[in-house]
Amino acid sequence: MIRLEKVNKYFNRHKANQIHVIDNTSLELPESGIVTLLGASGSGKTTLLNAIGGLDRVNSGSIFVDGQRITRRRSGKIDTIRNANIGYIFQTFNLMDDQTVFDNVAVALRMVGIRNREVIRKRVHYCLEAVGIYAQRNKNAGALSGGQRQRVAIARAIVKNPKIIIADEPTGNLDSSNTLDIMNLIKKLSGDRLVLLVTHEENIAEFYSDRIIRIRDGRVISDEKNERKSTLDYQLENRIYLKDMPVQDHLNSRGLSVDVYADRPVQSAIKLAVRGGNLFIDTGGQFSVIDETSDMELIDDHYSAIDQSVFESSAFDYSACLPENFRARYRSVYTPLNCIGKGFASIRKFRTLKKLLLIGFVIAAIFAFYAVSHIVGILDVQRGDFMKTDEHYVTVANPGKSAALAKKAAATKGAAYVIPGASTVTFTVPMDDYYQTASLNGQLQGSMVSQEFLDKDRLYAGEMPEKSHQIVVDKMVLKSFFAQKTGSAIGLTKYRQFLGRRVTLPGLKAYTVVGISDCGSPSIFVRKSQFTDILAAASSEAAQENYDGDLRSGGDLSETGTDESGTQVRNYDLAKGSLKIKSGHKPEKNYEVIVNSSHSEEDKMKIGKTITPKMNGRKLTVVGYYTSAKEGEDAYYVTKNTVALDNIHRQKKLSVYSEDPETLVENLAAKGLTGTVNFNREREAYVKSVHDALKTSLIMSGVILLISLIEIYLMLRSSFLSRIREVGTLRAIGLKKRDIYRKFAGEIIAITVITATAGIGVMYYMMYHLVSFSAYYKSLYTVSPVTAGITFLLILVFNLLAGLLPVAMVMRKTPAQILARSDI
Ligand SMILES: Nc1ncnc2c1ncn2[C@@H]1O[C@H](COP(=O)(O)OP(=O)(O)OP(=O)(O)O)[C@@H](O)[C@H]1O
Repeated sequence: MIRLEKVNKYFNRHKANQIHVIDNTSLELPESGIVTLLGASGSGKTTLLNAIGGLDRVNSGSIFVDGQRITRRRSGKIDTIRNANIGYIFQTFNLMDDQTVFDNVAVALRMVGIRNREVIRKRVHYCLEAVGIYAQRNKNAGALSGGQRQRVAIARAIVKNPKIIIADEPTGNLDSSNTLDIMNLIKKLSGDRLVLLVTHEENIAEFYSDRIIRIRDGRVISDEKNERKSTLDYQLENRIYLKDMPVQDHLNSRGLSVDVYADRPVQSAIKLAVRGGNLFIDTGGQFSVIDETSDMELIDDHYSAIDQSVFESSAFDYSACLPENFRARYRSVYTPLNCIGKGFASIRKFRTLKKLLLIGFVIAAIFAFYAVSHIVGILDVQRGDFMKTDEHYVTVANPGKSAALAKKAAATKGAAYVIPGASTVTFTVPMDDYYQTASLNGQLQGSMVSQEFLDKDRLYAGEMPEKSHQIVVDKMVLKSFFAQKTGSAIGLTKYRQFLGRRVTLPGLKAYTVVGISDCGSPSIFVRKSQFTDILAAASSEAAQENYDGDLRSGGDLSETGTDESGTQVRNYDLAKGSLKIKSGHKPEKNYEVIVNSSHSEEDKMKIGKTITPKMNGRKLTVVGYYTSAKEGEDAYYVTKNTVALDNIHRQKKLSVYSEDPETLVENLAAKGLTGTVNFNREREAYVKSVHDALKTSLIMSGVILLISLIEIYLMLRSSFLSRIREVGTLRAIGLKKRDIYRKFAGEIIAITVITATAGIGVMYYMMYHLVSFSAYYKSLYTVSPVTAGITFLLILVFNLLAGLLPVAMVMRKTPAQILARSDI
């Protein structure tokens, strides 16, 4: 059954304190019977048992169990062999103290592949009854006495009906009564299997063993068949043999009969009182009562040595509950799925203090979510963060403010049209809905795009424009408007509320928002014929915030279409309904101007004279006088083309619209013009501008994240230190490494689910309100299910790594090494 060939094992090999603990040992052990190892303390008995039981490795030699070699094999294989063949009874029990007696025993059955609950129940109960611990089956193992715990350990070893039972001082921690009970049971078991026993009690060994192997300093010094003694002289401490007592006396007084037995003369004064049939005894403070619950027994006889009938009468018959054709084979107790459920169950069993420690994990999750949402917030550049203009625009430099260059750009293949400047305009949103808010204005800033490029499919609400003063505004523009919060004064906070709303520019008829688009650009769709007037009006507006960023230099506002006295130069078409030509003629060619007839007497304003302001860098020539229906009207009127030329003259850059901006840039280059795609440039400029802030934020968030993760690691590690013994126990009773990983992974997942969900949930709630409070925070933090998910996964992965790392470190050792370490 078991064979050892020249086995050697050393502790502290090649060191000064080297111990040759198994010294060239060869043995052959039979299929059944009790083989006992006897030897002084430290002679190497336990080490030899551990080697045979596959709990420890040897330095050389081979060990075979049931014909299979268990030396020099990987631990999984050794586990399989020992699970199928060996039941181990440890001197220190190695029970799972926080589990019930039943579960401690049942696990051995589950490990050998028995899943049927009824079969498990029946077999476990039978074994618990056999070892006399059935009544305690629902108690936690930790709550039992030493003798009871040893019985549980024996039940666990025998329940899977192993061919070999290894018992290391199974009675070492028991009183003499328990010792006999257990030994009788072991003797009974050895009838059809091998029991390899270690004991230091010679008389027990000689009474029960079939063979005795004596060991000294790791070497077998004798190995003999045991001629079993027919009797065992074994005084039981809990039995008093009355007839062997030296002092025996009998008192009889007034109907009260008292028998006295003592091992020495008695010096006690005892008072007896009887009242109403009740007996009261005063022993002067010291007495023990014997009743049905006490261990002590008074036997009205002489002591006689125990004979072999004691174990022959033992009723244990395991075959009664064995399934037919059962073959023990290792099966995982923890599957990838059930380990999580078991993990939750074990958290529920945590003590209150340990549960409180979980708050640490919640706090770590709170910080981790903060850090992740910040990192994602900065790294995730949204279009809305940087886009100032419609993504179809290409910017072409026009440092000479040349109309010819604008024409050349417009004529390039792929160019749809050209706008002087950056294409951004700012409309005023009057908020005169209420008397109280009549003086309030909002600002609607966007990139002006010709309506012909508005795709009907991109219309989010409202309708396509049909008249010249109808416009469509993109959601992105409205979002920026909402972020300014001015609209909230009149409850203007939703996209659709803009439908039908008027927006204005100085000197122009109001525009009506008829549609809202969703095209991912901050665009305002305007009829192309309106461009010239809008650009002129927008630039004449003193408060106009020009497009910022690197285009700021392109906006040259020094020469607006006004002269020193502030007189405006305007497009004649805009006012012709209210003007009458008094003399001369209306402006027809470039740079022709008409002025109010009140100036007709002034010398410098005679027809044919040139006047300032300059348009497109040229003085204007007076060609006529007008009278106006409007009082105080004093603007200069020129042709629309003159205004358009002046628009070009005021900007050092042009915006060229193209459905394919990248190709347009190439086409422009072919013509010697340098264009940059707005989208790319704006994105780069934004990324550059936030780069420095980003670096510090990233470092800070990284540190916060690291601190939370280190906190998690330390908590997991310290909680694991107290569980090394548990790992040793599980390994020793045969649980494979992968099952132990699963067990701990299940707990870690359960802890993560509970604590990370709570922590992330709390922080999500707080930050969600923070970012909806201000657009600034919104650009810094991304609070979304995605960031929550990323944080959860991050914590989960980290928890698993940090939690399983110490498990892996410990499991590199053999079960015996782990237990030895935790014993210390
Ligand atoms: N992990 C270990 N590292 C170093 N030395 C060890 C280790 N385990 C045991 N020893 C030493 O090896 C020797 C044999 O120990 P072992 O426990 O096998 O003896 P034993 O005969 O079972 O003793 P006991 O009857 O006291 O249990 C002892 O000197 C012990 O101190």
